[in-house]
Amino acid sequence: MTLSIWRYSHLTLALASFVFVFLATTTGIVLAFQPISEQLQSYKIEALDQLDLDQTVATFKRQYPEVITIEVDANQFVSASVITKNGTALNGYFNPKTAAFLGEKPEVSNLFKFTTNLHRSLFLKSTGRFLVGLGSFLLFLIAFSGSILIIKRQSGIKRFFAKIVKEDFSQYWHVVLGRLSLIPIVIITLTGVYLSLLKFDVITEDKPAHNIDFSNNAFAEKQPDGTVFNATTLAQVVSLEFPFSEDEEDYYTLKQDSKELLVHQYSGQILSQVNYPMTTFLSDWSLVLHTGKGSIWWSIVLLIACLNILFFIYSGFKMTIKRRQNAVLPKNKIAKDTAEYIILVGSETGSTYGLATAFYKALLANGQSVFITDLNSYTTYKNAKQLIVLTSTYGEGEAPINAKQFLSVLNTVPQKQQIQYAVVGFGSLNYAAYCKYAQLVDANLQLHPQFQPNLELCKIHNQSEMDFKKWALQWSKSVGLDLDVARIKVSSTQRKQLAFTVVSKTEINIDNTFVLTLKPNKRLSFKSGDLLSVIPEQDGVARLYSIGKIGGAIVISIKKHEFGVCSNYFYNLTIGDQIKGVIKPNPTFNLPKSKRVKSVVLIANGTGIGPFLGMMQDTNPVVKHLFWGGRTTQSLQLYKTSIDASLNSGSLTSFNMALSQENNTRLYVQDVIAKQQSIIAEVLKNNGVIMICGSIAMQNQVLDTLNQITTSRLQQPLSVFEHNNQIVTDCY
Ligand SMILES: Cc1cc2nc3c(=O)[nH]c(=O)nc-3n(C[C@H](O)[C@H](O)[C@H](O)COP(=O)(O)O)c2cc1C
Repeated sequence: MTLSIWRYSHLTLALASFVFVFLATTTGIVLAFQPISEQLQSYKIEALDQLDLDQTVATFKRQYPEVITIEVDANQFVSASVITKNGTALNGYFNPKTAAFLGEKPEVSNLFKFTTNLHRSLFLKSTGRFLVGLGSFLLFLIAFSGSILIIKRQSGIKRFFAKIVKEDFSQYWHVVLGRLSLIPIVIITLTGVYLSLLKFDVITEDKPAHNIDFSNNAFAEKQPDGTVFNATTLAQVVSLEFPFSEDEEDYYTLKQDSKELLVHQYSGQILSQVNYPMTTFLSDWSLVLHTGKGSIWWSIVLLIACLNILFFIYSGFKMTIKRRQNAVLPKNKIAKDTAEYIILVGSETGSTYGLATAFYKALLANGQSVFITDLNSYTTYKNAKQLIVLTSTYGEGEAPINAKQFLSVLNTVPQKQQIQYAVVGFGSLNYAAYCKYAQLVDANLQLHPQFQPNLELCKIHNQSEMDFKKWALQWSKSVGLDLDVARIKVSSTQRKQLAFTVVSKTEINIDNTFVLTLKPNKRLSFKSGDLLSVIPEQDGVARLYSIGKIGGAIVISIKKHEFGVCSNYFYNLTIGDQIKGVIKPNPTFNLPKSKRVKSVVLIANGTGIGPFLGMMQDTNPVVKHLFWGGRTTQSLQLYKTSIDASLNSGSLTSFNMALSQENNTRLYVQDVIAKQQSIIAEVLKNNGVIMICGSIAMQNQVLDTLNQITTSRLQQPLSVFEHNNQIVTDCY
């Protein structure tokens, strides 16, 4: 529950303050350029800390008959107001070493004036100032609730900066940039609030009054050395007001960061000193930190933080809209005690609701009595015959928010009749505890006397609609239904189907495998490792194939299964036939683009070599080592020409093969990898990447072998390289 309260608060605050935050941020972006543009002017005086105030005063007095003020601003520009020998007033920037006039203070541009007014008060005077202050406070609360969400998501404050799994662009960058700009945003918001409180006199700067006693004659004695001006450098000066007249009772007023001194104009003695209250110090710093005045670097940090806030607004709302689209389960048409089919859903952010709803509707369309609810609402179902649990996993293998109570009530709620069940886990292979909660639910149902499984637990990566449809097909057969799985659709943003022409198809080999080459009818940008999604008319279920790219054509290695709908569809194509499909980018399984990656190891078994057929011929200059496992020498024939050509041209550096049904020696790909430990260790040590494509069984064996190699050769478990994204897989 806690997570959703924080998420709800984060969202509510964002919605409530959207207009103010948006205006304050966009104007903040413009205003960040003001200190930058000021700093780029050439009035900056270096080494102010080496210039005595005493000397500066003397230099100015020599040059000008009357000096009114000298000021030093945050940009280290020295300005003064003087009367020249010919009686004209001169105001502007000066060189304190020579008292030479450098130039007039430039007018603040109208753009900055306008933007400052909008930023401070939205042109609504005090009301606007109040609203902006409130907006600033709300933004602070958004940053705070966002930090709590990150802590919860990362399972603890210690893991605040730990790696984030990238599942979704908006979500990933919202968290990554949120962490990086947290401190600047907290500073901007708190200083903004402070400045507003000052404006409304909630915080006051009560400076103590000076108290001078002129009856003390000692002041009149001249003491040119050892005075406060001697001991003060220009770097410590904010402003110096000169005495109004030569009258002995007129004095200098010297303002510094933390105090104000009245100094006798002849003796140089301190007549009075008042230290500023803490509030003055905080006000000065709030202004500097909020505006970036005087520091190009801080101004750039503020600028980046403002740009990030704009991105948070965009990505936050994008995530919300996506969640809202699937946020609710459909209203039940049939009472829980009447329904034969009960669907229980576990979901944290609503993604699973999409497929669950589609499944519910497909069952209704099939004429079945169905009841759908969340796992926490589990209760008795008098007429239930089938229970279907569809649940995601969160945290580190934990239950999603609406399923947290399910396991504790499962054994306390009595079901009168026997019920068959099936569990589908929704998760991500990027997490170590892949679909762990679904596993736990399945294990508990297995132990429950009232429930009998009718299918094994099915795990679904990344809400794959295709895998869910496959499961739905299997499940409907197991319960004797003829479900129209083509109805199970959630993706609202279906990519446009494109046409491809079959340009070649090899003979089928002894493993029932063949290679199909398709040419896109229109120019198309894609890479080896991307996926081709094809929907055969026969069952309307999309299949995904990992593809290689050779000279602009798509190469797919396909195993023909006796009853495989799609593999037979492909097998029955002839040259010149047109097919429709969608290319889905799969950036995590393309050849790495980073210049840091100098070498890759490509590991496949069987038809998993498909994407590598393109990669090994790719002109990308990385060193490529290919390991492939097949059954017999004849299995290799399909790919031999490509492999030999790549080895000859040098685009493939080495090739190692394992044959499992040749010469009575059962050699698998992990066995040849174990013999070539140095290649693996060398590649991983030098930031290289290992890419694995093929069966899940092969992947598991290979990962074990790789773990042994990294542990013995690099003294690190494989998980270290997995976290560095040096191990990428596309297995099925
Ligand atoms: C913070 C976080 C933690 C996650 N932890 C796991 C996990 O431990 N195991 C897993 O298989 N998936 C994990 N996932 C992936 C989700 O289960 C997956 O995205 C799922 O599709 C979400 O469905 P839902 O929106 O219906 O909850 C996690 C996702 C996030 C954002």
